[in-house]
Amino acid sequence: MEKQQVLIAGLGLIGGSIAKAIKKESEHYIIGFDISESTLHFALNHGIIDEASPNFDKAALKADIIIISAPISETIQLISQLDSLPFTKEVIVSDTASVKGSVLIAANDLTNKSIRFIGGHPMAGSHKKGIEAAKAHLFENAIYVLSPLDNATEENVATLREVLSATKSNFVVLQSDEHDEMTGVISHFPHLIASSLVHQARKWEKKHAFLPKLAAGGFRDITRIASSNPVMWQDIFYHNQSKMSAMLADWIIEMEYLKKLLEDNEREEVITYLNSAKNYRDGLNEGERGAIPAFYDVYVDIPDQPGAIAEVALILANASLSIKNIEILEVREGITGALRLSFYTKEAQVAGQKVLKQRGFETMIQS
Ligand SMILES: NC(=O)c1ccc[n+]([C@@H]2O[C@H](COP(=O)([O-])OP(=O)(O)OC[C@H]3O[C@@H](n4cnc5c(N)ncnc54)[C@H](O)[C@@H]3O)[C@@H](O)[C@H]2O)c1
Ligand SMILES: O=C(O)C(=O)C[C@]1(C(=O)O)C=C[C@@H](O)C=C1
Repeated sequence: MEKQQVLIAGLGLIGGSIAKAIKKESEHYIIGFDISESTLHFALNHGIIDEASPNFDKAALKADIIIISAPISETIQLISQLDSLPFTKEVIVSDTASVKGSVLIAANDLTNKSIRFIGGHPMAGSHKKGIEAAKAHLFENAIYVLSPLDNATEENVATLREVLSATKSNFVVLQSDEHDEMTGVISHFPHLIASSLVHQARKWEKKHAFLPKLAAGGFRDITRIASSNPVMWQDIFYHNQSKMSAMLADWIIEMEYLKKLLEDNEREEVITYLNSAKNYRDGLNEGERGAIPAFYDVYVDIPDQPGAIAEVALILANASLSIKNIEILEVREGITGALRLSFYTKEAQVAGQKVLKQRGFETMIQS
């Protein structure tokens, strides 16, 4: 394929990761735009982009492909801004927003005949934000949803896929409404519940000051995503408001049902309820999760390369550090994205992080 000029507008976690992947895997020329000057400098200085443009319109006019990866409301604004630009050739425009309905409505309103719009959403991410958290391997094996408008031809979709193939994700085409309903159920709504569980724990901490110390594997697993970017998530809830509201109503009915089962001591019914949830969850192919609660954890980011886990294990073994449990997190089917290593002692945890850092691994200990 011919070398494409790709503009990435919004170089945070997602835009930065896409830029890194394209840069690593292809010869395409990447122009970066971001309202944050420091982000633009970082991207240029770290070779994540080939050119930093302080002007969205000028950069857009040079591009063959524009990928907008800003927060959803800003994405909509940037899409509308494209309408008045005097393009001299066809331009493929895509985005990465977590909600597709309002983005595609904005794109559908465009009258500029040069624009071919293909909505996009890579179904992977993290609780971090900003360019410094961007990774070339973030989307490996993840689902990447594409939602082309009628003005985009099959050839346009193929061109975009070719450029995005650097992310090594698996493309699926979905209508915006089905996308927003499915991501509502599987991504947006769980986030709301995770945050509400944290609030519940905080309320009860007033009565039992020791309560947070008891937060072991279960609470930590189910609330990890509550540490994500609140501004981004508010934007997601706002743009998927009607679906979220319907899901909340449904959930309240479900909770009333559970409350009644417990109050009526329906022990068999509760087993049936838990069993059917277990069977469904076990069938999600997420790899077996360790049963041991993890108290002294180190999170390690690793690329999807054969031997990556073995390398981590070997580094620790050479430093005479025993691992109590090793768990693959943020898993897309078949990918090793992040590991949670559990150690027996605080000393081992600190030593483990140090030795892995020395060997170039990005690590984190959650406080
Ligand atoms: N974080 C995730 O897990 C995830 C996953 C998939 C998709 N998304 C979607 O991708 C988009 C970006 O999310 P992110 O996690 O990268 O956020 P982020 O906060 O890490 O990055 C957003 C970037 O956009 C820039 N920006 C803000 N307004 C802008 C504007 N008007 N013009 C140009 N740049 C602007 C910011 O300076 C920042 O660098 C969002 O729409 C989000 O819904 C997020
Ligand atoms: O891994 C995480 O932290 C995420 O929340 C990623 C996640 C998700 O729910 O799976 C969040 C929002 C995006 O739109 C896509 C992916």
